[in-house]
Amino acid sequence: MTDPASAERPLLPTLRRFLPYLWPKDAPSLRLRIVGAMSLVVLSKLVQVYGAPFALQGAVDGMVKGDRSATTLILALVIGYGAARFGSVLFDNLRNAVFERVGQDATRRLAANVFRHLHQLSLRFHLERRTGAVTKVVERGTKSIDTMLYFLLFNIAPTILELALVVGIFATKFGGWLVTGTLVMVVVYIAFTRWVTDWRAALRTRMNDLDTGAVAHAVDSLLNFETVKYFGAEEREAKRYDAAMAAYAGAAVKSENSLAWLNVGQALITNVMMAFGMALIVLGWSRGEFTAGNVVLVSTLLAQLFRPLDLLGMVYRTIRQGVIDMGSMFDLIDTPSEVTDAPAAPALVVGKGHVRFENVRFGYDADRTILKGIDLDIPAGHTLAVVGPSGAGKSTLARLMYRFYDLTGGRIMIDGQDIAQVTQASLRAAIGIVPQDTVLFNDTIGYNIAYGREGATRAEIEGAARGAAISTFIEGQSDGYDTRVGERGLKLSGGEKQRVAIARTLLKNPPILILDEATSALDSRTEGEIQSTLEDIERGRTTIVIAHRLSTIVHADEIVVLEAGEVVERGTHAQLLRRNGLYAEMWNRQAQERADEDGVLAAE
Ligand SMILES: Nc1ncnc2c1ncn2[C@@H]1O[C@H](COP(=O)(O)OP(=O)(O)OP(=O)(O)O)[C@@H](O)[C@H]1O
Repeated sequence: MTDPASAERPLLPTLRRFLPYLWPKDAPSLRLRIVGAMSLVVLSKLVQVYGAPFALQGAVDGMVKGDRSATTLILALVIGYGAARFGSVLFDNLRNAVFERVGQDATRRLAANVFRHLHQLSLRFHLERRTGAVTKVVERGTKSIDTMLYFLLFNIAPTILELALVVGIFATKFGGWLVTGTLVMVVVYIAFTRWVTDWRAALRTRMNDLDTGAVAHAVDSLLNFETVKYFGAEEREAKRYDAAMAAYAGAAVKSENSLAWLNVGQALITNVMMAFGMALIVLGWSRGEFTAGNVVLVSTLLAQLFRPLDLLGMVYRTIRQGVIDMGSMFDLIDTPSEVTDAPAAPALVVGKGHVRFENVRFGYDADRTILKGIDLDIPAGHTLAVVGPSGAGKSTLARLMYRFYDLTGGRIMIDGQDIAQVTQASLRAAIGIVPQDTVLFNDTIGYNIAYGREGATRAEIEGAARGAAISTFIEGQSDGYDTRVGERGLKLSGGEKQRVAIARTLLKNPPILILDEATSALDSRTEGEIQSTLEDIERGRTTIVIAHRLSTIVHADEIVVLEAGEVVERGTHAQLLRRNGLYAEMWNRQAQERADEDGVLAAE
C-alpha cells in the first residue's frame, strides 16, 4: 500500500521490528549462517581492497624500476591480482549461498506469523477488509524482506566497510587531502543521487497518472461512440485524446531524460574525484613522495568504490519501497484483536450444557442497538427455537454465543460460567453450528467432513457421513470420499453441502448445537429429509434453532419470537398459537403459503 501516511515511514523502527526474524533465538544454525555470510562479506572486501590494488601497484612499481631480474615476482603479483579479483567474486557468491536459507526462513516465519494473526483477528476485521487487499499487503511485505535484506547486508554494509578500509589506506599512505576529497565525494554523490531519485519518482508517478488518464479517456470515448456520432464530435474526441497523449509523451520524455541526468551527474562527481585523487598522487610523485604504482593503487581503489555506489539510486528506491511494504505488513500484525481472552482465563468446563442469556445487550455499531436486553434460559438437552422477522437479530445471537463480538451489556452463561471469562478456544470447542449457507473448502468431501475434528479416523468420518445421511451419495461417486467439491463447494447441491456441514458438526460432537436456518435454502422435500436428520442430532444436546420456516420448529421445548431485538413472545408452539399474537400470525401466513404451493403442485 502506498498511502501518503506510510510513505514517510522511518527506516530504523521498521528494521528493528524485523530484527528478531533475522536473528532467530531458537535457531542457532541460522545464526551461524548469518555469522558465516557476514564473515564472507568482510573477507571479500578485504581481498578486494588489499588484494588486487596492491598487487597491481607492486607490479607497476616493479616494472618502472626496470629490474628485469624481478620478473618472476612481478608475474606472481599479476597472477595474484587475478586471483584476488576472482576470490572477491567467489566469496560474494559463497556468501549468497550461505545466506539464502536465512532470508527464506525469515520470510517464512514472518508470513506464518501474519497468517496466524489474521485468523486471530475478529469477525469485524474480516468483514470490513477486502481479502484481496490483505493478501496483497502480506505478499508485498514478505517479498520486500528478501530484497531489503540483500541490499542492506550485501550492498550498503559492505560499501560502508569498503569506504572505511579505503579511507584508512588513504589516511596512512597519502594524507588528509585524499581522505577529505573521498569523503566529500561520497557525501555529494549520495545527496545528489537521493535528490534526483526523488525527483524521478515524482516524474514517474506523474507519467503513470497521465497514462492511466489517457487510457481511461480513450475507453470512455469509444464506449460512447454513439453519443460522439450524435454530436459529430469525432474530431473533438481525437483532439482531446491527442492532447492527453501529448501530456503523457512530455512526461515520458522528461522521465527518460532524468535518467540521463542521473547518470551524467554521477559520472561527473566520480570522475572529478578520480582526476583529483590521481592529480594529488602525481603532484606527490613530482615531489618524490609517491610512486607510479601509487597512481594505480588510488585509481583502482576509487574505481572499485564507485561500482556499488552506481547502484545507489536503485538501492535507495528499493529500500524506501521495502520499508513502506514491510510497514504495512507490521501494521497488520499490530492490528489488535477486538475479542481477547481475559488474563489467565480458564477453559470452559462443560457439564450438561445449560445455556443462559442474561439481559444481553449488543450493537455492531455504537449508534445502533441490535439486541435490547435478551433473557433466555435453555436447560441442558433442551431445544430453544428463535423465530422472528428478518433483521430481528436472530443470527446475532449465534455470533454472540461464539463470542465473535463482546456484549455491550449483560452476560451469556454456560453451566454457570460467563463465556467472556473463559478461553475462546474452549468456548468454541463446546459449540457446533450448522449455518444457513455452508461454504466448503475447495478440497475433497472427506477433507471437508474431517475438518470437524482434527485427527478423526476414516471410520469416524464415515460414521458422521452416515449420521448426516450423506454416505450413500458419497459412496455413489466414482471418487467416493475423495470427490472434490470445487470452489466454495459449488459442485455440490445446497442439500448435499448442508449434509456435509451436518456431518462435520457431528464429528465435532459438541454438547451445544446451533442450527442457524440450516434448512432455509433448501426446497421443501430436501428440507423434510434433512429435518429428520437434524432432529436426531439435537437429541441429548442443548440446541438453539434459528428458523424461518415455523414448520421446522414445532417440536422445540420453547419458542421465542424476536422482533427488533426484543423477545415479544415466548412459549411452546401450542401456547403461542393460543396466544394469537405475532407467532400465530406468522404461522397462519406460512400455512396459507404451504397450501397455495400444494395447490399449484396439484394443478400441475
Ligand atoms: N457485521 C455487521 N455489522 C453491522 N450490522 C450488522 C452486521 N451483521 C448484521 N448486522 C445488522 O444487525 C441486524 C440483525 O442481523 P441478524 O443477522 O442477526 O438478523 P436476523 O434476524 O438473523 O435476520 P435474517 O432472518 O434475515 O437472517 C440487521 O439489521 C443487520 O443489518
